[in-house]
Amino acid sequence: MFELRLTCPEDRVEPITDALDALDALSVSVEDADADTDAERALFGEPGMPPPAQSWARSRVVALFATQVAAEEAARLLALQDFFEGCDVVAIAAVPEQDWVRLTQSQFEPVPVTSSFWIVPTWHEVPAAAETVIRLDPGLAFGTGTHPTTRMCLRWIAGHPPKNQRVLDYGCGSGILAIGAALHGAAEVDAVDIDEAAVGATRDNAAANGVALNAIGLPDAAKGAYNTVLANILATPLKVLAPLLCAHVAPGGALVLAGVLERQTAELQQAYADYLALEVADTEDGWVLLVARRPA
Ligand SMILES: C[S@@+](CC[C@H](N)C(=O)[O-])C[C@H]1O[C@@H](n2cnc3c(N)ncnc32)[C@H](O)[C@@H]1O
Repeated sequence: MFELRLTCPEDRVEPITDALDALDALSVSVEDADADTDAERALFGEPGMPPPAQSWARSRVVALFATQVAAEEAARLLALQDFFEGCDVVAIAAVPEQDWVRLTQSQFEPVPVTSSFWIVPTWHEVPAAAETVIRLDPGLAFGTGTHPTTRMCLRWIAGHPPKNQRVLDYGCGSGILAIGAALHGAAEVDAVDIDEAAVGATRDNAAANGVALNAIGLPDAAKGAYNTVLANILATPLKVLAPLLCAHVAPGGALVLAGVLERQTAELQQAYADYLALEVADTEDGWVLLVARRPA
């Protein structure tokens, strides 16, 4: 692989990247040419600030080509264009071979939920302290245990093992909560999501963990009353789903909600007030876990 590196002013970034795409670059990325200097400029749109620009005053464009000839030809053709004015070719260089799989894997370590309940990537050895283990790889669907909302739900499951219960994981993502509930003794676990990719990932992850889930599917696969209903989504959909989720909670059962920021607690409590009284059961990194129990 060969990299063609260019610098160009902000107003040239779009025609340059379009042209590189048209010249069959395998990938094109844009970086701040002034990164790590006093001239570095953040592009994130902060609340109350103007929307972020698409590129930097001085942008570095890096295009990847399969061969040196292709990279050189692209540089030559670009240099002939009017819109190349103000741009410079910095280098054409071979990209060192990397073991990308190993590099990616090295970023994901086992995650402890409690001292004995761990989420462990399949390529990683199980830590000695781990008695209950979910084997899970980062994949297409959300939920690999690296997010505080997932960890809080799993911590709740570990602290309130759903032994012999019927459990619903609503918005299952990777299926991590459903698998966690099954590993903690649930008798029957249903996992549903609006995203087909999540449904597929849940099916695969349950099988990989040797866990038999009951129904795995789109939201209408959730049927009847459950002793525990888990939903780690986000505040806005959770508000809309209030009547539906509460209707699935059996007498004496628990509703466990995550994906809610601390400052959204009151609005969620208000949205659920007609059905169930939500209380803050846990907090982590500005997120809250809200739990309500239906009277028996
Ligand atoms: C934040 S992820 C949580 C995944 C996993 N349960 C966890 O705790 O890590 C939210 C999931 O909810 C799903 N979702 C969002 N809105 C939904 C809805 N209205 N009904 C069902 N699932 C929904 C998304 O597709 C996504 O997979």
